[in-house]
Amino acid sequence: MAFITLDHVGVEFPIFNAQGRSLKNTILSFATGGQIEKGKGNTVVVKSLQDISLSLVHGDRVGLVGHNGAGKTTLLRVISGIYIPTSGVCEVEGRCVSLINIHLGINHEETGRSNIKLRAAMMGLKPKQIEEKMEEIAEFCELGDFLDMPFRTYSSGMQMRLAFATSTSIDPDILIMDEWLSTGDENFKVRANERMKSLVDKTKILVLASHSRSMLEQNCNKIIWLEHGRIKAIGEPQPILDAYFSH
Ligand SMILES: Nc1ncnc2c1ncn2[C@@H]1O[C@H](COP(=O)(O)OP(=O)(O)OP(=O)(O)O)[C@@H](O)[C@H]1O
Repeated sequence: MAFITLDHVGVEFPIFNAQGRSLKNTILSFATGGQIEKGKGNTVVVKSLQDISLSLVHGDRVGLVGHNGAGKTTLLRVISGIYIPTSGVCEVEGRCVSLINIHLGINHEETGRSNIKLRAAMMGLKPKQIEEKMEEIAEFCELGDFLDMPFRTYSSGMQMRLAFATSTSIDPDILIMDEWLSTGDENFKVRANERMKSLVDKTKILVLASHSRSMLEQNCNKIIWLEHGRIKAIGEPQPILDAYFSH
């Protein structure tokens, strides 16, 4: 079973060295960002998410849209368990895998092979499961003997191949993404796209933040439009995408 339920969730960040200057920015940068308010004493509070209530179930493919700073990444982080809401309740059932930072767990001094194990362990795989997946991941990376060299000797494209192949080797119930991952040279990009598609097909709930209309149309059956940390609209993709991309 997989579900995500948020009940009046809010996320606030107290800022201790911003003070009055940030308050002026509230008026200046109206189109972007969360809400900035005066906190206790000399602090300023950034309200990244306010009063978010939603319920996602098996089969939901959700696209998050909103201007820069609207709260998309913060919401993905709350669902992934990286941020605890400062108010309200977030309940998530099912194995949740986040592709927000595919380099998490990577150690630059270790070999590629050790890093596959480290990254897979970070994603919650047990040693036996990692062993079972090792050859498939190694094959997908096409790094050959470099797999036994330290990660720091890799080019950035090679580093990406290893992190991508490992991060997409799992079968999650819930998949969290900040933009569609497609990476590497042309040949790898085609294979990466195919791998992403089959991963998305297998997952029970997808939550994808994206600024790309075509990406959202291709992958989502529900859209959440965030504005200044609040839900402005939630529902069928076409009317919401039309409204968002034309306003
Ligand atoms: N660690 C933090 N400390 C203080 N404020 C933060 C922090 N993280 C996010 N914010 C604020 O929360 C608000 C929402 O940020 P978030 O990164 O969730 O936006 P976003 O919709 O993902 O934007 P983008 O499209 O630019 O990636 C912004 O106003 C941002 O300044």
